[in-house]
Amino acid sequence: MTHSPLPPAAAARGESHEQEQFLAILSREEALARFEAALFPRRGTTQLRPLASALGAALAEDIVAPIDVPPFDRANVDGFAVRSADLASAGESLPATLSLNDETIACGTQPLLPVRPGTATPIATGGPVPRGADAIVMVEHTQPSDEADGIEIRRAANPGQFVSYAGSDIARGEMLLRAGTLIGSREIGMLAACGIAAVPVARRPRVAILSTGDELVPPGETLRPAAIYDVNGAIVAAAVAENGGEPDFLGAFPDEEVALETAMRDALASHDMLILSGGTSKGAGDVSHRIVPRLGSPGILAHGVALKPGKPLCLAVCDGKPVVILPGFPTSAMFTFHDMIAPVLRRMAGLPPRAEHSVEATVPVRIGSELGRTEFVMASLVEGADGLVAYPTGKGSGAITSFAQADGFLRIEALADHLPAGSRAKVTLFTPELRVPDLVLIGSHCVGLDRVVAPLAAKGLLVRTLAVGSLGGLAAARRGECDLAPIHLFDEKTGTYNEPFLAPGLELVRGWRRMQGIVHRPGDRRFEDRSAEEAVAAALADPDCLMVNRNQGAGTRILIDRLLGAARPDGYFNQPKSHNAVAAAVAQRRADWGIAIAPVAEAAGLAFIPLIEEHYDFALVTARRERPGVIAFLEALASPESAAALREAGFAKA
Ligand SMILES: Nc1nc2c(c(=O)[nH]1)N[C@H]1C(S)=C(S)[C@@H](COP(=O)(O)OP(=O)(O)OC[C@H]3O[C@@H](n4cnc5c(N)ncnc54)[C@H](O)[C@@H]3O)O[C@H]1N2
Ligand code: MOO
Repeated sequence: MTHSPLPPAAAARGESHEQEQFLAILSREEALARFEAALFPRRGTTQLRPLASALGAALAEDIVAPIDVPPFDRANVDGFAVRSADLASAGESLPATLSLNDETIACGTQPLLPVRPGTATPIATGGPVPRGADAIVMVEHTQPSDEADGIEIRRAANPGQFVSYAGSDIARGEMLLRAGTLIGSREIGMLAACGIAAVPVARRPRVAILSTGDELVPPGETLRPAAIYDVNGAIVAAAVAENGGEPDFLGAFPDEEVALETAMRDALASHDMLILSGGTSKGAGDVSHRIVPRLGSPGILAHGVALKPGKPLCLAVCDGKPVVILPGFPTSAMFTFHDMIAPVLRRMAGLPPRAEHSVEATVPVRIGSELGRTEFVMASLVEGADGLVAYPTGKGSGAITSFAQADGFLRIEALADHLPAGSRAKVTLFTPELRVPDLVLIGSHCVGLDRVVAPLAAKGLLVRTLAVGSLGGLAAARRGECDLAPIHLFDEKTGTYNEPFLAPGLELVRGWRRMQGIVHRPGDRRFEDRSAEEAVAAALADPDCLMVNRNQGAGTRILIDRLLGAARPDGYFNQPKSHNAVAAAVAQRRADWGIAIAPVAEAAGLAFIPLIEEHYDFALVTARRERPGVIAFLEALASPESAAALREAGFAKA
């Protein structure tokens, strides 16, 4: 990441600023058109692949059935092959008696004797129907007759009864599978039934994937300070495989031009496509886009697209091979991959374009948007009182969950600067079918909640929790967009939690309590062995002592302001939005104290001075009380198992 402006001293010396701007931002459509024009049409390579390894490949040619399936008229039941005409007048009081031919047709046995009028041949399920027979009678509908070698049948048989005729499943000459079909287990079954041992498939494009950035650590290793795990390597590799490519993840590389150029050249020589991520901005340390033009012509076709997320996307073609630099932010990388790269990869892999599925939904809140960029907003869908409601999952392009927890996305045109609350929008789904959640909780999130809903998920219920804060949750509950709103709101007037905030149509369901307190690093003498009041007094007395606050509107913030009175100590304006962020700031020495809940303090290895128990309850939408998901939740909440799980996680059941 090198968007760093020059330090003031360098600027004062008049040194030039190395940050180039995105000079030629293209529209999404123009960028895609240039990319595709430089790549297509192209000759794909076809290979004959044995059936056993054809799974996931795309058929390169139409396949016509070479034989009939079944290849002969086949018995569908265990019983006797008969002539239906012999049984035309058979009934309860008038049994037909047939004599048995001297053979038994097992599976794989070629019949030798015809079934002549007045006779029957024993046959197994799957056996070929003998000449003369036109129906099968189930063994349980027959009785041995008094005569030796004969059977009695007391019901008529329709012609063709329990017979599968040759070619009735697949007829010789029929179009079995079309070119472009993705081969799955069902397709493999059809091919095997026709005796086809190998199929022509488009050779999967081999895609080399590189992550770039000095800060990246592979999952599985220990994080060093200021480092993060490489997310893009894993998601791009998976998304390549999902779209017909053969991913080859080559690792994360530091922003070192010489080494990176060698890696990129080697990768391109041995693969059909190269995808990098990170460092696409035009900063001094962002080197990959400087290397791309040296790899072949025509080189870079688009660098900077009026798209959000995804502005810094870089698209290039080097001597016929696509080279792509995805933005570093994981949601930007994933979104641009799916929107702009997957269509090209699928075409190279011989796959048809992905079918687009969408639904109409109401947007419950105003969504701001950047003028001049087509903006795609990831959204989570829930069932409201009047149809689907699309909640933006937006935690920004840098958040992995923005994309991963969304059902789809909606589009805000480049010329709009926002989408008003209450708008109707088309939501393009990530999966062909939308599964609406069985239980929706919108409001404040608590790790205890995960424990309580865990058994519901294990029972197959789809539970969706959207963290929008207590007040956002109450608003959603009033609009009937959720079943329950988890809240923890302190009412100063009454000195109680939650109850005073309920609107008509909502009722309170008691949840649990969370001890809140001062968190500090163990061994900090300013706080050790003091009461909360003494600790705050000690913090205020030390000018070097830095606090971390909470956001306006948080229940914890009210508590902090009451503790501080008129004091505004250093760090007061550092106002993160969660208990975890407070604990991380103190643990990493970016602050010395703050207020968080006990389980979070414990998980971060911090010392804790208890202050007050916060009540975490649920505003239940009364009209939704009888829904199966709600009933299951209320049962789970009341169960001894959830009480035990909450205790174990550090919470006290209300
Ligand atoms: N002054 C400006 N700053 C930024 C601009 C801008 O126009 N002017 N654009 C922003 C936009 S939009 C995006 S998107 C990002 C993308 O920048 P880069 O593509 O150069 O990516 P980096 O700077 O390398 O990284 C951004 C971010 O993502 C993290 N990252 C990178 N690779 C990975 C990976 N493999 N796995 C997980 N996370 C990764 C990286 O650590 C950074 O946090 O720039 C904005 N800034
Ligand atoms: O384009 Mo960036 O992807 O806005 O976040």
